[in-house]
Amino acid sequence: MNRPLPGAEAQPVLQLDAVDKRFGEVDVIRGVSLDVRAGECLGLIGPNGAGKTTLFNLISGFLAPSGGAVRYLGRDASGLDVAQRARLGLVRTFQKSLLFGSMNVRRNLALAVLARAGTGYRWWRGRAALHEAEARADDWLARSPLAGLGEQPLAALSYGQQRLVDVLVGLAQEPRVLLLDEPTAGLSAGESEQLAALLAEQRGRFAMVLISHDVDIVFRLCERIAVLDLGQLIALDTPARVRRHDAVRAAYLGAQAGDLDLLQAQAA
Ligand SMILES: Nc1ncnc2c1ncn2[C@@H]1O[C@H](COP(=O)(O)OP(=O)(O)OP(=O)(O)O)[C@@H](O)[C@H]1O
Repeated sequence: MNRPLPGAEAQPVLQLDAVDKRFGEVDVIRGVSLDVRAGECLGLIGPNGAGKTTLFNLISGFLAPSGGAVRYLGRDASGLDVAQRARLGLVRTFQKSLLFGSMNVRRNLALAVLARAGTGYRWWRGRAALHEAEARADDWLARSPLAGLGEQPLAALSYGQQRLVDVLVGLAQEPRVLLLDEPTAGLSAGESEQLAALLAEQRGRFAMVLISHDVDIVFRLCERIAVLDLGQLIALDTPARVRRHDAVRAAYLGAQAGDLDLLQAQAA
C-alpha cells in the first residue's frame, strides 16, 4: 500500500483550485476549491445533478476544466491523461468497463489491474505476471463480499457484485487517491455493510473520495464531507457540522432531509 510520502502529510494530495466546468451555456461546476489530505476519507454528497460525477471526471482527467486547476501531488495535473494519472496513483473506479463476462472473477480482476498498471498481459512475458496478479486478486477477493466467488464467470454475478469487482480493481491498484462513485449502488444491505467494512479497514492507507447517495455510509466512513449543490461547494466540514449546516439542509429538503434528521437523531 502507498503510504503518505515523508513531508506529504502537511500538503494535500489533491487540490481543486477554483475549478469551473461549462457545457455549452451551462455552468455545471462553479469555482470549486477543495483539498484532499493524504489518508483521509472525504465524502462528496449533493442532490441529483449537483455535479459530483462531473467533478470526478475533472479530477481523473476524463474532462478538462473550463477554468481553474486540478493539482495532484502538488503539480498541475492538466498535462496528464487518465492513464497517466492512474499510474501515479490517482485511481477512479469504473463500471464494468474493462471486464469480460465469460472470464472468471479472479482473472478479470488480475487483468484489469495489469492493464491499469500499464504493464498489460503479454504472452511473451510468460504467465508469471498474470499468476502474481491473480494471487493479489485472491487476497482482495478473500477480504471482500465476493469471497468464494473467484472462480465464477463475471456474468454469473449480480449487478451489484459486478460493481464490487470494479471497487476491488481500484483497491488492488494500490492507489494514493481512490475516487469511488456510488460503490454501494445495486448492493444488498448486507453487501453494502461488508463493503463499508472493507473500506473502513483501508482508512489512512490512502485518500478516498466517496460519492454516495447512502449518506449513512458517507457520514460513518468519512472524516470530512464536501457538499455540492448546483455545481457549487456549499459546505466542507466534519460530518457533525455538515449535519447542522443550514444550506445543506436546504439543498436536501424534499430529497434527503429526512436522512439527515435521522443521522442527527442517531448522533444525539
Ligand atoms: N457531457 C455533458 N454535457 C452536458 N451536460 C452535462 C454533461 N455531463 C453532465 N451534464 C450535466 O451536468 C449536471 C451535473 O451532472 P452530474 O452527473 O455531474 O451530477 P451528479 O451530482 O453526479 O448527479 P447524480 O447524483 O444524479 O449522479 C447535470 O445537469 C447534467 O445533466
